Amino acid sequence: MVNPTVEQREAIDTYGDGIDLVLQAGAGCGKSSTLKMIARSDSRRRMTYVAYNKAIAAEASRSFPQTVLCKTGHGLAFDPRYSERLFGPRQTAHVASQALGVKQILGIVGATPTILTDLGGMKAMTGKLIMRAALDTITRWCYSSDPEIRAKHVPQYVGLTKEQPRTELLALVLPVAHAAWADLTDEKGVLRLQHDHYLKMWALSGPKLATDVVLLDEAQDTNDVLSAVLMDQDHAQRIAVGDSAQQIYSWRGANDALAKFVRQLGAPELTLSQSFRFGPAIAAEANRWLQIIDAPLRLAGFEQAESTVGPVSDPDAVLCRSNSGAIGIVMAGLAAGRKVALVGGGGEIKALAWAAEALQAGQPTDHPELMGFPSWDAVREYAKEEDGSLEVMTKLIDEHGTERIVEAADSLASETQADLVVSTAHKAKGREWPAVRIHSDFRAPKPDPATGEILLPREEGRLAYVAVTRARERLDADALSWIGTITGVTA
Ligand SMILES: Nc1ncnc2c1ncn2[C@@H]1O[C@H](COP(=O)(O)OP(=O)(O)OP(=O)(O)O)[C@@H](O)[C@H]1O
Repeated sequence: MVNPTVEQREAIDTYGDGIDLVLQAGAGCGKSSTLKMIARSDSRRRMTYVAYNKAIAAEASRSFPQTVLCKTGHGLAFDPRYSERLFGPRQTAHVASQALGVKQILGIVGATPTILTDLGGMKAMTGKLIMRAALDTITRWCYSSDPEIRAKHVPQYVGLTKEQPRTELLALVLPVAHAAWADLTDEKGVLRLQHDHYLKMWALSGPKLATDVVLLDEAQDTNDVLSAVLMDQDHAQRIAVGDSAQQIYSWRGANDALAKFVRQLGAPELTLSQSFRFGPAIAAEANRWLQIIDAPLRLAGFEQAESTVGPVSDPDAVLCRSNSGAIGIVMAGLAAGRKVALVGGGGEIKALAWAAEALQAGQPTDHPELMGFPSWDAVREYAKEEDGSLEVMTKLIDEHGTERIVEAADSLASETQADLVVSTAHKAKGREWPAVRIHSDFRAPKPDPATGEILLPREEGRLAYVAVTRARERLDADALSWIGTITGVTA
């Protein structure tokens, strides 16, 4: 057992005061160790540690004292009576649409409804597409703390965002989403249950946890549905732990619960800034990003650890900004005869390739990134004009063909066997490797044509901070050398 630093001591003492608390812990700053020190300092009270994934909850169960129940939010909400419907056969959107009776719900007889898309071209809204959009709507609502499904929960699909297509989309999707939720909450329902569904049902029931202390980990990216339940435990001491500068999932509806604990519970904020993961050189690189995004935190590198920042030709991990960037590195690695692992597996790559294949064959796709496009040509055109990451993907698909991309996804190695791990920066959350290279798809923002300013969206800055702090010994951050050109940040 290590001796606590001054900051860790202060966190343990403040816990002892019995007040709600926020612990801002920089990358590699011994967050888990500190939580364990807190748990060991008090064997009388029951604690509930809420982890952001199952693997972390399982590891915490092994290493925390017995007084601590370690679960994910889903683990807290789970009830065995959901098992059969959760683990039953998978249901495609097409099958779900038929099981629920989408056409009957909407009173569609005969021709499939169409929507004139933002890009021109009619998009046929088949039962399958409406069902997919309704299920996506339910998922987004399930992430929120809102009591009812409303228009704002219907995703903004590229190609269907202008007023007219959006209104038409809502008229098709909202009634189906309401019917689908009624089905999901009915024990005799026909739709397959997802984990987010029972979490929402649990939250709507206003649960009270049988615990004296709640410890919420990785609180910077917590869905409102969970943070609202935890903040509601006013019989317990509530502690949120995380790093606001590592918030990278707001695009998926997550919010910074650390800020909420401060704002809504009046919790004082303490900081852990001594990193034990890397030495001063990597800490300095991290601090450049913390400065750009105006984070109050600065990291101190671990003096005993050697770390270098510079070119790395043999990285253990390459971290990419986009899925397409990751596919590119995977294809290049496989072509060079290397054993490549992709964090999160090849499922997403295959889904994108299949969606592209459908569009190329003139069929509709329910893939959320491509659903609003009437054709593959429309995707290409949009990618060229609007979206750099989609452009990399369309180029890869046009160059290699969908079949080779699916083949590549099927020939991925496991991380333990691989000699190269590829990950998006998002999926690298909470991970670390000895030598890390940042991929060149982290692009510099373009200068504003009117003012010449080069503004970085703050979440992009946070993502870069997450990426550079995954390295323990060697970091190649050459792809981010544009940091010096940034003149400001946007929200
Ligand atoms: N006070 C300390 N003195 C020396 N080493 C420490 C101290 N606190 C934590 N460490 C070490 O730092 C390393 C990282 O700690 P820990 O596993 O608790 O951090 P973490 O929670 O995984 O990191 P992060 O802050 O990125 O989430 C561990 O090897 C741990 O032993």
